[in-house]
Amino acid sequence: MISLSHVSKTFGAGHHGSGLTVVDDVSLHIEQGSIHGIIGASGAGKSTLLRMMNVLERPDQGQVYMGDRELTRMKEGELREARRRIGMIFQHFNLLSNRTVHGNVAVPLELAGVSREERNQRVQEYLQFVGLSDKAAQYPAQLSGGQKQRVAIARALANKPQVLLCDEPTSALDPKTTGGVLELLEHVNREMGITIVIVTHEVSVVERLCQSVSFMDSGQILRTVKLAEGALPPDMLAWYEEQEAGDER
Ligand SMILES: Nc1ncnc2c1ncn2[C@@H]1O[C@H](COP(=O)(O)OP(=O)(O)OP(=O)(O)O)[C@@H](O)[C@H]1O
Repeated sequence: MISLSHVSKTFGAGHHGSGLTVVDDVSLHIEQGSIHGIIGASGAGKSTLLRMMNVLERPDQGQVYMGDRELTRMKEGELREARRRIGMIFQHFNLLSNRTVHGNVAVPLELAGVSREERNQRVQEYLQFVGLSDKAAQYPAQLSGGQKQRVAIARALANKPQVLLCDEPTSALDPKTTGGVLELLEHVNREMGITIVIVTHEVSVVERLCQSVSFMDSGQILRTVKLAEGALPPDMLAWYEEQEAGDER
């Protein structure tokens, strides 16, 4: 569904030095219909890699494909169109505080030029899907963290994407709320057939949700594994726990 071919990204390169290489020659293929995790310590380059998948971050080198279409070759207009097929959610939800729940979910539909009538119908449909039909007239400040993330999910689904990119979607939530949001993401995958890529630093999120996972360190993917029984391979789990301990030191 999404393929990265030898992508790299360096920040701050220029006259003054060689810069910081945050993603270093990564190739990765995400299978259609799967839920794929990317796990690694803070600063490993996970978010940057995720943002390359919809070319929100343009790689300095390498190619990004969605199916057989190369996103990195597209002009702005074509890319904008292609990005409608790729939804995204974030750790801090990124809702518009001055718009109601309904208004937030409607934003991508307005940008896509969808008629008011169809917009209203789709907003209602997706709010129902995420279980927030009764909150349509409320503002984000009136919602809990879990509810805000549900609104963000409804907004990301409104344009009927084929892929949903999730950047630490549960890191700002307590464990109980996290469970509900992960369950919702599972429904998105199962019922709508949407491919999900999820960046996280939480082993439990990967084990609960993902069919495959890539371990990332210093801009590179160390290994990508399938999770037959949900559990991470013991050697990679031990490696990751060591990384995390390093983060806390
Ligand atoms: N736009 C940017 N300009 C300069 N440096 C950046 C930019 N975006 C990210 N970085 C740097 O790149 C490195 C990797 O960042 P990234 O957010 O991709 O890592 P991460 O694995 O997602 O980490 P975290 O879990 O802490 O978010 C960090 O050192 C960060 O400061």
